[in-house]
Amino acid sequence: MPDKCNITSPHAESVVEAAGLNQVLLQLTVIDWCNSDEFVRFIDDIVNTTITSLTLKNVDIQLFDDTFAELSLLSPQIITHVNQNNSFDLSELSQLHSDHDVVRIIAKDDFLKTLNLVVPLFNNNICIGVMHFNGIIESDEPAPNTLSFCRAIAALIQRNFRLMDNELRYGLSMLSASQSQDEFHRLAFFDSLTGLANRRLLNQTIEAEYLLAKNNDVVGALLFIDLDFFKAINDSLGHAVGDGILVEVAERLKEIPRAEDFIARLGGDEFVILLPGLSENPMHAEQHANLLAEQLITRISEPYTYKGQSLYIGASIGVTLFPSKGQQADDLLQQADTAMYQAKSNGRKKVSFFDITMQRKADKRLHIYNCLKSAIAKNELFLHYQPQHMVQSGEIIGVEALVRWHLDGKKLISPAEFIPIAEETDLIIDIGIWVLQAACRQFVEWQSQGIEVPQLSVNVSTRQFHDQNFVDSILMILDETGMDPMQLNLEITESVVIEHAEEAIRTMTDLKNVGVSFAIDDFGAGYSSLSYLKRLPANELKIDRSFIQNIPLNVSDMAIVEAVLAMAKHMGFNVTAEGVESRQQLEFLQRQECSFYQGFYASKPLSAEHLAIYIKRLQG
Ligand SMILES: Nc1nc2c(ncn2[C@@H]2O[C@@H]3COP(=O)(O)O[C@H]4[C@@H](O)[C@H](n5cnc6c(=O)[nH]c(N)nc65)O[C@@H]4COP(=O)(O)O[C@H]3[C@H]2O)c(=O)[nH]1
Repeated sequence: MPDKCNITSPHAESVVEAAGLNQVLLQLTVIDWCNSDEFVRFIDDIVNTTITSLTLKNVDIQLFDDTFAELSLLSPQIITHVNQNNSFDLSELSQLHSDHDVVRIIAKDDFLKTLNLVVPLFNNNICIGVMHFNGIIESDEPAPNTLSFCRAIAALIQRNFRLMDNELRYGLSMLSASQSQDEFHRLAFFDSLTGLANRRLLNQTIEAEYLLAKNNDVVGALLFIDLDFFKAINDSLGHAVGDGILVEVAERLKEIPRAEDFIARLGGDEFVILLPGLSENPMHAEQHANLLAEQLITRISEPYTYKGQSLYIGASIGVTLFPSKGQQADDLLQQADTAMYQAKSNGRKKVSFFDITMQRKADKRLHIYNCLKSAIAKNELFLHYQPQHMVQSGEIIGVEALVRWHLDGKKLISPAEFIPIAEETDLIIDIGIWVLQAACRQFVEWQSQGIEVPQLSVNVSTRQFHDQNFVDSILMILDETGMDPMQLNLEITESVVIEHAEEAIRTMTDLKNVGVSFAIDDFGAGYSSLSYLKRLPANELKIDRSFIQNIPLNVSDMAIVEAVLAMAKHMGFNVTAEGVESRQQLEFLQRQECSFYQGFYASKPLSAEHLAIYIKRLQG
């Protein structure tokens, strides 16, 4: 990948001037014109930001369809957007919604020299289009700064669209039209990192193979492979190491299947293998696919060497067989993905075959997701609060806010079920903000009623924590509600830190500086990396309920709790034991000098009104 230059907009302008450019033809070649509002907005953003960033005198645009074929005639709808000077009002781009809208607006002047910068555009690691910058160079000689100009544009796009390093790759070329087509073909059908087929080519292949399998009465399989623990390596050791591992995984995948099997990378750490014509007998086909999947997991799990150090990842594989009743070719990826999700929930490094119960679960998840989306809009979520106490004295030290929701207006559904669904999308950010606002407002309201609650704890999900507006949104909520930051405690899980350690520490420090404190939730249930732990600006560990619930029957759980308490004491953390349900459990914690506890033994989570009564009763 070429060097990246970190330049600012004014610098970009001077580079543009120095390159002797005053006119730029911007060509967008769209591979998957998804016809969605989101996609149109994405393109719109690119165009508008490019224009404002570069302050060019003249910008024209060409929008191609995905074949580079003969450009079709302008549709009347488009022509109305072209003014007399043959230039195109880019703000009108958002008007183009149709699959086959192909726009070609030709600048009036003949070009003397054209500088062609090809910028493939990646969104979530999927190449969704190619952007060409054609700078028209008016002098005879291309200016020496043209290279800087191209890099400046690439850097601008990268920065302005907040693409991750590995999501934007750019090439610089003075390509002839035919070379451009080759380049385009490569970008359109193959993954630029691993050289494997991309999603587009995979979709075409699935369709063809599905038809063949149906016509010839043979059974094939589609394997959806998702790497385990890849993200942690990518984030901690950097994208270059991550990319190296992906290339190596691609090589290992190539070793195993038969010549006729088809391997693709979907983007990120997701790969697919299509195994056509395994057998006429579905059971044999299933056995074969299972064997191959197991072999793949073993091979992928072998160590990767980086600077003399061994790195380990794994893989979870979901499989679907085809053809089957009621199935269409374009169901395959979704089915195998659903099965992969199941394999992950079964504990990683597992193979799982798609079946109809899985489909039902997936449908239920989708139903929950859709209902949840409208529940937020309709303000149907509400909060309960669970008291937290000192282990020794029983004094109240705070409350934990826990979100509640009645699915379909009836059944109360556990946040343990709907929060993970919300976490898969940005929905969790809306929920998180709502919870924080509502909880802080309630806390201040209690104070105004003379109900003294020392501290408010609020759960923050991983995705919410890593949202770029997270710190600002907390500060805004504190300001808006009048909540004292010293009384706000945010509960995060270890995965927040493991996946993006440096960034997480920075975010926590920013908030700690204004008085907000942190607790590490579900401690012991995840990775429990002590090296991260000692660097965290957190005050408290919460021992996961699973270690408390079997006390005093389970001796090893008791030993774990003792060890965590000893370690926490040594490292200066307070400890809250979660899920205390019995007197014996509380007495054990008293003997072990645990600081705080919460659980049904003291109280279940309560509505705001009941919590007020609970506290009044305690305070006599
Ligand atoms: N069996 C038993 N359970 C006990 C006992 N004491 C407390 N619990 C339950 O344990 C969970 C404690 O919350 P958590 O570990 O943060 O675990 C929470 C948290 O991870 C998540 N969650 C809840 N509310 C929110 C929220 O507002 N935002 C986010 N991001 N996550 C939330 O959902 C999880 C489950 O929440 P809940 O269903 O409310 O379940 C709560 C609580 O009702 C006990 O003695 N016995």
